[in-house]
Amino acid sequence: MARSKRRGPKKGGKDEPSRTDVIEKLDMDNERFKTYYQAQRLVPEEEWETFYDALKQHLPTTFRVAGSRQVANTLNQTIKDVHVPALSDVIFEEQKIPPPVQIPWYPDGLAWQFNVPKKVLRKSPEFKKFHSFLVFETEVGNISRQEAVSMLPPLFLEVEPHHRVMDMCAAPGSKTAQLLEALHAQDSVTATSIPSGLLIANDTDHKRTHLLIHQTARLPSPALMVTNLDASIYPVMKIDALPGPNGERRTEQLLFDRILCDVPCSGDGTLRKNMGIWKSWQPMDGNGLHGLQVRILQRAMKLLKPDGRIVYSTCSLNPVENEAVLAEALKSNSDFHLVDVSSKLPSLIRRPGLTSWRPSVDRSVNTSYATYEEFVASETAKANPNTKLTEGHWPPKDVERFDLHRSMRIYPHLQDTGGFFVAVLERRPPGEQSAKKREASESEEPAETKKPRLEKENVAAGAEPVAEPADIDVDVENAAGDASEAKTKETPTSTSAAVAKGRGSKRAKKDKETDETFKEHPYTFLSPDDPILKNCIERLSLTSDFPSSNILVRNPEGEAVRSLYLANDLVKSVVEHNNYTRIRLSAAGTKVFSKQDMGKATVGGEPQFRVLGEGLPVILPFVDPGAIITADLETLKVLVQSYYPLVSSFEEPFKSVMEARAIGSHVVRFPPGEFDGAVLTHEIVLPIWKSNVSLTLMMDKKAKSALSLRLFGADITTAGRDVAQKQAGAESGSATPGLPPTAGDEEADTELAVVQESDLLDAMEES
Ligand SMILES: C[S@@+](CC[C@H](N)C(=O)[O-])C[C@H]1O[C@@H](n2cnc3c(N)ncnc32)[C@H](O)[C@@H]1O
Repeated sequence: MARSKRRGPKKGGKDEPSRTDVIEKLDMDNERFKTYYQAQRLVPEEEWETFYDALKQHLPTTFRVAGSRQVANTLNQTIKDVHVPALSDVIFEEQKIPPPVQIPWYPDGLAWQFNVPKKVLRKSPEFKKFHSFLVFETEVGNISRQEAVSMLPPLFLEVEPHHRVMDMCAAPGSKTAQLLEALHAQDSVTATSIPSGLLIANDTDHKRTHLLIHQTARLPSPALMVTNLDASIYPVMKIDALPGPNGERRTEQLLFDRILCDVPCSGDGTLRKNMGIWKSWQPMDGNGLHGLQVRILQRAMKLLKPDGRIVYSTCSLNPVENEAVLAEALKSNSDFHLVDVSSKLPSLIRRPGLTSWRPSVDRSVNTSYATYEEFVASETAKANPNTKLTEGHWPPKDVERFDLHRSMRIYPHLQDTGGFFVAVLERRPPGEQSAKKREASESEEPAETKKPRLEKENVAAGAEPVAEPADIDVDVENAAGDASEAKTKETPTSTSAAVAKGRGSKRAKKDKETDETFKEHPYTFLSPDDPILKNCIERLSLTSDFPSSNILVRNPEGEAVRSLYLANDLVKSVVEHNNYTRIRLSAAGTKVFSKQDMGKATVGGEPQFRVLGEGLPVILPFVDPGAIITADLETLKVLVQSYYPLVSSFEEPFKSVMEARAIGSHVVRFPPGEFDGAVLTHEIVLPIWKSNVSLTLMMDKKAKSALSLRLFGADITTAGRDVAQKQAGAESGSATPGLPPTAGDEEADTELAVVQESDLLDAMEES
């Protein structure tokens, strides 16, 4: 993560010529950066200027067509067939503006880039329209605005739907979204699958964890959990194991098939975007983060299955945060190796990882030493020795052993991207492990010949603060055990024997189990006989294979008060066997039903729950096909256009079908078709709510606007018309009289989604 916030120049007035460019260019220089990286020989000498110059260029806007494969391919086709042709002949201020192009290495052409000034996005009608399309589709999760290089780590992780996946430093969640998509590779256009695997997205920053939850809500998944822990001491979690010989319930440690370590870093690979780094860059940031980065990677190694895979990545160019971290972690786990992935994504231009580097021991890059021993020798004589660097900051003597060249460096001048680092690590297959371990321990220096560390490594001034809970100690490390750790026979939620080992007191045991600083509510499973749950199942005609024992609620009483969530079996197992405060569980499963405010209308006095727009794809495979109403595109247009159209205002046969239906939640499918120039190319299925006399399309306002743009070429929703009216009023300088409300709109929600142009532009900025 780039720690420097975007400190770009202040924007000038509306049509002011960009004086800011002058300031930007002058600011884009840093002697320390040059001295340090030239010494590292990042690129051949003759390439330095090209590399350095590329860092000063505006970064193209890149985005990825997200969502399940089928949905993404359909939307991608629209970009290719509709938007690109419309943008192919744009002339702005006498200059030809190039249309978006596909990023060559991204699979299935689902990632795009374009490089046009904001002015063009604001003023060219063609780009303005494209921009609105992007913003609305981003809002509903169909498009992810993400830096091209940041899309790489999940591609190298190769996640499949049955995998148990951990994203150790996940917020704000752009890579988590990609991992989720891979887990959901079997989703169809209308229905979400329930993968047998699991994704735990974790971040130590509580606020950012909630940003992550918000982001992932766009890709509802019963296989997702979010935790808020320090990844370097991530605790052991327990899940159900196969029953014992006498049928007794047993648990085992949850180990992962895939782990992403997209660790906190100094972020100088993002210089093209985060221009504040030009001024602040100094090598001690990277030096200070090295220790945490190593600990996170080592922790991932402990949590990985024997045949699992880890991807380690940073947006930093600094070898101390990259190759040095890999070497240190590989040294301590000799059954791991770096994987040669040179044949994957052949169109991606990359450079091999470095095998030599020279850390700087001061912020001005005045002093560096070729070896740690030289550094120690020079420091021990001093009254105040520098204690900030460890042996691991330097290349190991037997550097060849680690195949560091197999890691990948992505530089800005190679393919007009940001700078990035990615490495793929795997455990050696079990048969190979013992031989390699022997080999490694033979080549390791005997303990007594090792030079002592000067002192416990510190985090350098200015580096990311590392919160270490009081209980970080070897117990946690032991608790992870080996990947081959035996199954333990335990009762649900009992303390892990390994964690408690050596602590002795009940108090210590309790401390390990409960984190009283964690204030969020627990998740509790509802009984399949819960009357509210049964009511939801009956009213929506859910089939008997609906996983009714996997429905969670989130409140201290464990009652169906407001929302019901669906989890898959693995998520259920984790929730059941682990204390939710110890694992700081911030989210589990996906919300599928929500209580509907009925106003004055009631149905037998019972609270009514409705299926949510985002929950419907998860529920749909279980809805009895006979209960699904079919309607055409004309009906959909009426539902999109107004908030509460009267049932009587629809055409037959839909009108009679709806009149015969009970008040409550219903599911409507719209097969492909055409109406009034609009074309629906693939089936969509949406939830509606029937009140006494009117219907409501139960979709978020922004999702409705995105659907409207996609189908009807304009935002015809009440909110969209309102915005258009306001804009027209602003342009003519007078208040424009409002359009007459569509039937039923008198009751419309007053809190309209007013999307201003500036919002559109800002919403495109990556979080
Ligand atoms: C590079 S960013 C992650 C970006 C994210 N993977 C994405 O693609 O959106 C690094 C993240 O690590 C988190 N972090 C920092 N220290 C951590 C720790 N000890 N454990 C877990 N997360 C940590 C930060 O809060 C930050 O969100």
